[in-house]
Amino acid sequence: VVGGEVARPNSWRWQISLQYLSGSSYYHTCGGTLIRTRWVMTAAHCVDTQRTWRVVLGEHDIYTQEGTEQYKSVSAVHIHPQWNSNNVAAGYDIALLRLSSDATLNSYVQLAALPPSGQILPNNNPCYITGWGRTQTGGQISAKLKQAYLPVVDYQTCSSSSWWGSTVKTTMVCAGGYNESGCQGDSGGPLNCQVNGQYVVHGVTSFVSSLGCNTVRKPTVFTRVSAYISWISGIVG
Ligand SMILES: C[C@H](NC(=O)[C@H](CCCC[NH3+])NC(=O)C(F)(F)F)C(=O)Nc1ccc(C(F)(F)F)cc1
Repeated sequence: VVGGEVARPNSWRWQISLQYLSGSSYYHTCGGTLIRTRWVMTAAHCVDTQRTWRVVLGEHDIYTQEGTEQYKSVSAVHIHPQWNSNNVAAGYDIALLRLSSDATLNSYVQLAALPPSGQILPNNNPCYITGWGRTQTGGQISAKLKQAYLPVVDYQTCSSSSWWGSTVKTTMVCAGGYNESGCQGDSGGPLNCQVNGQYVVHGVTSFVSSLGCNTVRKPTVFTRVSAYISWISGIVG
């Protein structure tokens, strides 16, 4: 996350860290959202390589044990059947991870609320991106979970020629601040939007400009969760 601030610990209790095994250590690679006690939603581009994954729940500082963490291995990876790793602009950048055992819900770990199928948020709807991704273009990932205020940029604006043009589809959500954005390592994490006073996860962090994370008129682009509710329900029940 470029801009914004370090989140109050465990204030985004459905946020997870997706980590892969390399040698004898696990490394953060993407974010994700706990949607059932046994299911995590993330981006397809995070898991389209064969790796040994683990999901960390109740995480704040990825480099220290704070006693609130739950570590889960992943028993199955369900990537959207229409995902094409050579074409993030086509969309379908969504995947579901089945955990090897149920998460324990507590004051550090909770389930996210998902939107009703088809719901489209208005321009400027308040949202926050959260993640451990780079804090500057080309910079380091963040040790502590960060958040940044990223209001919705509606499709009409986001798909206009000086913005993302036809790269952005109606199955995506754009959200951007002036200097705030997602960045590498935030992929797969939630876009947390306020709807009737409740936080609802409306986006899965998908892409930013290859010119830089907080490029002007290239807001962060998210998979629109409300476009995939039937696919999600078909898998998680
Ligand atoms: C460096 C930048 N990385 C990204 O945007 C990666 C996803 C990359 C998926 C494709 N391998 N996502 C992120 O960094 C995220 F944290 F913001 F989600 C990037 O490649 N952006 C990008 C690539 C292609 C296209 C386009 F669709 F236009 F071809 C748009 C943006």
